[in-house]
Amino acid sequence: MSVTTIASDDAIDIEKPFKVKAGPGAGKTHWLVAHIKNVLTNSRRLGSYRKVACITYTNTAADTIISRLNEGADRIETSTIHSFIYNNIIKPYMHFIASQYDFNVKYMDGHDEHFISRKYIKEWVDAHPNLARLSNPYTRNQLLKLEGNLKALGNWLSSIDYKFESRDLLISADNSKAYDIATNTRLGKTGCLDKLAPALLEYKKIFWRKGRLHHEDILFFGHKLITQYPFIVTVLQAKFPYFFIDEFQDTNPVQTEIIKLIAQKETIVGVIGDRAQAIYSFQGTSSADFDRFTLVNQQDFLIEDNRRSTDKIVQVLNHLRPDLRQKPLRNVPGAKPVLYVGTKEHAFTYAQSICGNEALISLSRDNVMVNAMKRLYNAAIPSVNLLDELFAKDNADRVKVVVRCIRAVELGVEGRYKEAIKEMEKNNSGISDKVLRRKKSFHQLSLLLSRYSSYNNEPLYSFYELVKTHVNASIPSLIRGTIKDFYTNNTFAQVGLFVDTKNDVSPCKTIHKAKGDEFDNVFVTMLGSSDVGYLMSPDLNAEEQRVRYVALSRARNRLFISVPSLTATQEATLTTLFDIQRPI
Ligand SMILES: Nc1ncnc2c1ncn2[C@@H]1O[C@H](COP(=O)(O)OP(=O)(O)OP(=O)(O)O)[C@@H](O)[C@H]1O
Repeated sequence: MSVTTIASDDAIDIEKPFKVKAGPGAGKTHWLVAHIKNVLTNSRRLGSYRKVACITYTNTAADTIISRLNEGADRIETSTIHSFIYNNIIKPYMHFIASQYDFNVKYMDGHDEHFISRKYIKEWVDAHPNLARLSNPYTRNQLLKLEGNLKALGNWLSSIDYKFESRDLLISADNSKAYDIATNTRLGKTGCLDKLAPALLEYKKIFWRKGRLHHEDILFFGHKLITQYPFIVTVLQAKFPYFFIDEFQDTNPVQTEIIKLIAQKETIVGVIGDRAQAIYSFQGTSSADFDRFTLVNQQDFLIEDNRRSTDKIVQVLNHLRPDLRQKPLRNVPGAKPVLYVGTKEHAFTYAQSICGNEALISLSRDNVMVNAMKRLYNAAIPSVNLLDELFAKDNADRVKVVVRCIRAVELGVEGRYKEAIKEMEKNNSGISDKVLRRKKSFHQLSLLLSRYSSYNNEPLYSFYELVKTHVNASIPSLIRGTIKDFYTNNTFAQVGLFVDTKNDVSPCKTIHKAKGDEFDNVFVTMLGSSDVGYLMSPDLNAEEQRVRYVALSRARNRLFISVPSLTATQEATLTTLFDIQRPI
């Protein structure tokens, strides 16, 4: 198959399906926006009502594309795949299959994350077809009354997902998640999980009877609808003569199946991505899927440029990636990236001293490291993740309501009112009238925000009292014990530091959250000796290496990597690419 090399300004034939491969900072998003403008100007197939669909990985990416389009934004539908399927497949057609799945269409209103509810777990276990087969140490009472078992069961149920097998979607839960960290309880496979697994769909139906959809249900129902009712695909093809997908390397097999159906006729499908930046294999994505994806008459393109990083940073990226030699188009030599050998604390102080007043963004592999890094920026931040501790210790029904209120307040304080009200609405999901629910949520949020100064630096208990009085009187009372101590010993502000709304603006992010973004100065902690191994013997077939590659490729001007140690041989090899520093 021939691949044509293009620049991020080059136009292509708008009436042929395409796949654009390009490395980090190549200008893929820039190219896509230009291509959409080209379609809007030159297409003869759009007419007055038809639109261009553009699928992005996050809502922020969708907003970026809209803002860069200037004109014609009303002619394109830019959204995540979940929102696209919800708006174009589920909302209009869910009633076709609703009774098959006990789904109450009347109460359907968007999609949400999966929150554990003890009430629903009990309801499910009590109606379970294998209830009579449950035996010691996993009898009904042992499962529902022993705290560790119940939490482990809840964790298992919140891992429910759908897997593609023999062209059908099957429901399953991840057995490794049937664990409660606080009590070190793990549920047995044969004695418990294998008996419960056959009725996972029944658990989902408890939510579906209330019209509630979780994010993962969107792909499930989307797929069911278009395979049972092929005319839906015809309608989509008629509505969207062009269908483009950015960051296609992280598209999971269900989405690919849906996209292939749409591409069968009429609609021109185009995908853009980079196999070396596929970092979501836990969602069923495989980096090889991007290479394998082909459509009839597909044109293949490659962009070799890197418009983001300095020459010295691109040199490191090229070393990590023998399959693609990027050309640094900025033509800024820049300083050699720093490889700091020592503790992350020393490395960070060094990086800050070089960056002076410029922002330095820290990218970490996991949330534990994000929190450790937050403490380097601000020593007042508690050393343990208080939100995790609260979830582990507290009653599930209470913590759910309190944390939603904390998150809604934090969003409100950041001025993100729409998201704040949406968060608050989750606490009022029992109100089926949407207008009433929104109104009530708005009033509750306004009240909590108006009293912010009265609880922000006070024990979380003050906030809990407000929530119990004004949001939900039925949450269990806090009387005594370790959980009461938690609420009195930690302030609202301390716990609020750990809610994930702050990820967007915080200088400490996980690498996964930073995907698609770019920053002038980047600090990456690599703690294990295997991390240095990644630099020495790159192999981007390994997902962990790809994750590090994504991190390093976010940097525009300066890059700092902290490693605990380096052997003389490693140093001799890496010194050509890096400025190796140690504590003086
Ligand atoms: N044709 C262009 N002219 C000027 N600047 C450009 C051009 N194309 C891209 N850029 C700039 O280069 C940088 C990288 O572009 P972009 O974010 O689109 O890359 P990407 O390929 O999507 O990167 P990644 O895969 O790493 O997320 C951005 O700062 C963008 O504004």
